[in-house]
Amino acid sequence: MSQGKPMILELLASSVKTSAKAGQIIKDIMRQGDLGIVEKGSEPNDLQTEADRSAQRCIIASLTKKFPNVTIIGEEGHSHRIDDVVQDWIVSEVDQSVLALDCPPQYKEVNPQDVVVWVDPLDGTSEYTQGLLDHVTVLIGIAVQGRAVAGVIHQPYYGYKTAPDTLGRTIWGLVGSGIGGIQAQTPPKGELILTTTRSHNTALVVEALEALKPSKIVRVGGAGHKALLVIEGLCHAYVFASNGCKKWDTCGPEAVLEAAGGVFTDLHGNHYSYGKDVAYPDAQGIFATAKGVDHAELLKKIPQALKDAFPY
Ligand SMILES: Nc1ncnc2c1ncn2[C@@H]1O[C@H](COP(=O)(O)O)[C@@H](OP(=O)(O)O)[C@H]1O
Ligand SMILES: [Mg+2]
Ligand SMILES: [Mg+2]
Ligand SMILES: [Mg+2]
Repeated sequence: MSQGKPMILELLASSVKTSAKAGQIIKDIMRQGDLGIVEKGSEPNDLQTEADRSAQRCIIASLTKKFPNVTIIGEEGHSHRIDDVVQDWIVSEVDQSVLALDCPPQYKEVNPQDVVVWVDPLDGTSEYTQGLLDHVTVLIGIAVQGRAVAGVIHQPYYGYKTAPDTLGRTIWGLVGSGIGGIQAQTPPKGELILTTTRSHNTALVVEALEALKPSKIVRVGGAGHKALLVIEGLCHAYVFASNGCKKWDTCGPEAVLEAAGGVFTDLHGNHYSYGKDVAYPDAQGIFATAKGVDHAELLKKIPQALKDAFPY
């Protein structure tokens, strides 16, 4: 570890480099062509591929090796073995621009026991299997005392349609410090562009969107991808009236969006808790707004009866 740097900066700087390695693994597996798809549960479109499994092993092994006292929870199971992971997948590099940040005072002395890292090794698995590759992201969220405070959204296929050899892009955020990798933008005034799921639609999801009377709805895959659309000001809000997302889907996106000046809550306007003992589902839905959007005003347009359906 770098001498004297706050642990949260070390963890974020390692997560940035590790997410990019996970992105390379995801692309290698797609190139090799054998995705090894498994249906995870009874829900439709809940798939796991060799890319989800391998990317998770890379991330968990890399972070466990460097931060053995931090709790790490990944979407694809609980193995934290390092000894059987390909050496090349264990990332030791750190992002220097993150290490050079002026750490917000409240995170300078963080106890590792209070930190939980939430890992979604491949967000947008349905879209990955369908060839909608720019919907795919790698998500790493860092929570301190239950709050999402830092995160990484790596988009391995960003720009691949015009540049097939793209290395993608990596966006990181630290609440109180800002974001890197892109500039946060305010969405256009006089419109209301919403983003939501394309593969996990339900009647309640539609009802919540219609209540907001949007000028446009952008249906794309991945919680990370949708958060990026909001951070970049291409959409005003990410609205998902469903309990389908889990803590690994939202911890990273919440931290990055909030570091970018947006607000990321459930349908009641409350922040999720990301401590190690919480239930995994985001049972109160998602309501996330861009920088410059009045989150509380927009949330008032969702009927109370619909909000009362959550959690279900
Ligand atoms: N009903 C549901 N069941 C299982 N996973 C769901 C879900 N609704 C959303 N998700 C998960 O939440 C993430 C974003 O969903 P969506 O693309 O539909 O907006 C995806 O993560 P993963 O691809 O990492 O599993 C997706 O699988
Ligand atoms: Mg999944
Ligand atoms: Mg996900
Ligand atoms: Mg996933």
